[in-house]
Amino acid sequence: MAATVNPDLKKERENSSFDPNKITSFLYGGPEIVKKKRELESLALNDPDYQHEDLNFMSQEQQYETFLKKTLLMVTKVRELKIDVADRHFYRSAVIGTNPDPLGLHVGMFLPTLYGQASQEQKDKWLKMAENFAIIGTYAQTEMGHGTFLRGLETTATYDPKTQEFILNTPNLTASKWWPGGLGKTSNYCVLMAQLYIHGKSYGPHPFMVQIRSLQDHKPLPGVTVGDIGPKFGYDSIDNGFLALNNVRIPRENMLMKHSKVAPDGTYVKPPSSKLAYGTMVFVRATIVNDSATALAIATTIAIRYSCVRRQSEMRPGHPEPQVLDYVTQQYKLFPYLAAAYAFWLTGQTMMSVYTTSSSQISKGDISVLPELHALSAGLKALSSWVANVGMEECRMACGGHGYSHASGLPRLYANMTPGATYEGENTVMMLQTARYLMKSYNQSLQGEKLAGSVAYLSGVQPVPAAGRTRNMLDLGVLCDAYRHRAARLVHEAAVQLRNERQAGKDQPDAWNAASVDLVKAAMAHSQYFVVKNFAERLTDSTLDSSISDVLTRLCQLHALHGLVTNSGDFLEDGYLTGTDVRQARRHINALMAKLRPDAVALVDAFDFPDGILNSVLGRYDGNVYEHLLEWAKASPLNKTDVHQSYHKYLKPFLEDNRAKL
Ligand SMILES: CCCCCCC/C=C/C(=O)SCCNC(=O)CCNC(=O)[C@H](O)C(C)(C)COP(=O)(O)OP(=O)(O)OC[C@H]1O[C@@H](n2cnc3c(N)ncnc32)[C@H](O)[C@@H]1OP(=O)(O)O
Ligand SMILES: Cc1cc2nc3c(=O)[nH]c(=O)nc-3n(C[C@H](O)[C@H](O)[C@H](O)COP(=O)(O)OP(=O)(O)OC[C@H]3O[C@@H](n4cnc5c(N)ncnc54)[C@H](O)[C@@H]3O)c2cc1C
Repeated sequence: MAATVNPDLKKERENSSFDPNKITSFLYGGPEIVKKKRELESLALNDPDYQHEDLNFMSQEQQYETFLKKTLLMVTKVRELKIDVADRHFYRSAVIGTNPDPLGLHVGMFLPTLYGQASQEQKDKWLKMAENFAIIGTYAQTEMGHGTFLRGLETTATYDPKTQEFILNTPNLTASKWWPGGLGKTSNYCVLMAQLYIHGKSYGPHPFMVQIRSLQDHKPLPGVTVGDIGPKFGYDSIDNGFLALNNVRIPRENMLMKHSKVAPDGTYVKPPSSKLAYGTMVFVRATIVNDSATALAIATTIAIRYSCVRRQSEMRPGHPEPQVLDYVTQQYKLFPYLAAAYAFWLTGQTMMSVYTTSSSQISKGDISVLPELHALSAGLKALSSWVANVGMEECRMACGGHGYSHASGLPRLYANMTPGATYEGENTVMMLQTARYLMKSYNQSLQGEKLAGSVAYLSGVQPVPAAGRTRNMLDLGVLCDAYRHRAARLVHEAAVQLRNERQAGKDQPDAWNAASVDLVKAAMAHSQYFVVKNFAERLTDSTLDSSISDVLTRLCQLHALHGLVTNSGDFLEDGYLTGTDVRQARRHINALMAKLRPDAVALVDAFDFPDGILNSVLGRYDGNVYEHLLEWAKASPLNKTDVHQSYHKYLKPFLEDNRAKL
């Protein structure tokens, strides 16, 4: 095995224009945090207790078992090592990589739901147990028949004032809970979303704390049917489950009552907004923007490093084969996603800070920020996870044949990250939620109201194109203006279409459906404007080292220009940009890619993923791809013996029979 770094990668690192550590610091929030991150990662990655066979060589059952063992051990070690709550994610991602784990929903949704939906009394009762993993819970909302349409959930929680209990039922097959992570085999509790009924009246979906398995022998409690939903496209290290309930009784106190309440006599106390019950989803949507950035950062790290090691074809007859990253078409496949990884990384940080500020306002009783928070998180979740999906697959294909092997790490990355486009709100549905808010805001602006927050720009909607003039298409101000104009125009166009459909005689739901392609387009444009503007604003940070602000500016320009060229019709349609502008933009993209080429490896190194998290033979830091490809293949179960036992069972008699017939 080669101990040195591949010479091509070594040269790339020597030739870069900046020190990647400076960008790492910028991305993670300072050198101290990076130091902590590296310490924790190294602790986890070098811990022999976490080592196991490659997941790609395991069955679904083995993957679940391995991950259960590993995550339980992790919980114990985090406690022993006294790792700060704020730093735990560094340790955790080194232990599990990008694989989901059976406690993921406990930490990611069950606990946040208790924090956000339980009254103080309920927190006192359950939080200590949940935080210390004395009980394990999940978030059980989606049903076999309904995921998107929450108001259509069929699970019922019927209040019985005589016993002061709720009676829980999944009244038919399609009402069975289906998908919740960790529900199948791991959890003994769940937060159950069910339709609240009191005295025969429905009050809509509410969260309930429900014990589903015995704390003694882990068997399902009476009236509970629970199990795993079987192998999936990915996510095999976690037990997504089903759950059916038949007249299961829980005490009145088990309805999570921070926002709405049911008194012993059945009196219902309304929450300030019924949507407060959806709070955990909004939180997770905000985190999906970060996940999408991570997915793209990992995928581009693998593909860009490999593209420097991989040499193929002859650019000039008789000359050495070039690194495939020198093909401009290869750069055009990868660099826009590298830029997108940076763009979403920074957007994710902003989204989390908007989330934190808004939640603190909400907890003080100011729910006016809820619609903006919902619309922004829904749109950014959808945009980022869609781009990540396409980007991960582009990176895989850019690795040629080896990209198709699990050795590349890309198929597993894709399978584990692609559901971000579906869970926590299917992306089209989320974009339509953003569009709803845009339509409302736009109409308010037409009535002279001043808008605030991410939609403030709609107040100045100018359907009339700006006068034609020559623009510097590299100027970030010009680019932000163009994105703003496009978003405002598409919001206006969608509103006009909606109005026209109404005027043509359609009722509101039909008009909405008829205009929905344009509505999604408007929401997409709004979200893209937010991302571009946010990237540009982060570059105005006066503390940014000039050696890195140059290269980050190029990435920002590339991100904005690539989106502009890809969607050029939107910018050209009303004459806001001219053909000359778009031609100029295309030329700038080529020039930017040439400038970014020497820094490409340093830019992915700056994401600072250790090999243990990348989990990719192609993306290794040392670039020693080929020897490790062979080593990896040799570890495959099929290679445990030179002659596989199936030879004796099937192949031998088959061949012998055929030979005998000659
Ligand atoms: C790190 C953790 C681990 C990660 C792994 C994650 C594993 C995955 C877990 C899950 O997937 S959990 C299940 C997630 N499920 C969903 O996300 C369901 C998606 N559906 C919905 O959110 C809603 O039903 C909907 C589609 C948004 C609502 O549609 P509808 O319009 O029918 O809703 P109403 O309920 O009537 O809404 C009326 C009104 O309220 C607004 N609104 C809706 N949701 C919210 C919200 N969360 N916050 C604030 N406001 C909300 C909606 O836009 C309407 O507004 P108006 O237009 O009337 O003003
Ligand atoms: C890996 C994974 C993990 C999950 N984990 C959990 C979990 O822990 N807990 C949990 O409760 N759930 C979980 N889910 C479920 C998930 O939240 C839902 O699958 C998701 O919300 C989408 O809902 P759906 O399946 O009903 O899709 P559907 O709504 O059936 O979507 C099907 C199609 O219909 C379209 N569509 C639906 N409604 C509309 C509309 N109004 N307008 C236009 N188009 C529409 C969609 O765009 C989509 O193209 C998980 C799912 C996956 C894949």
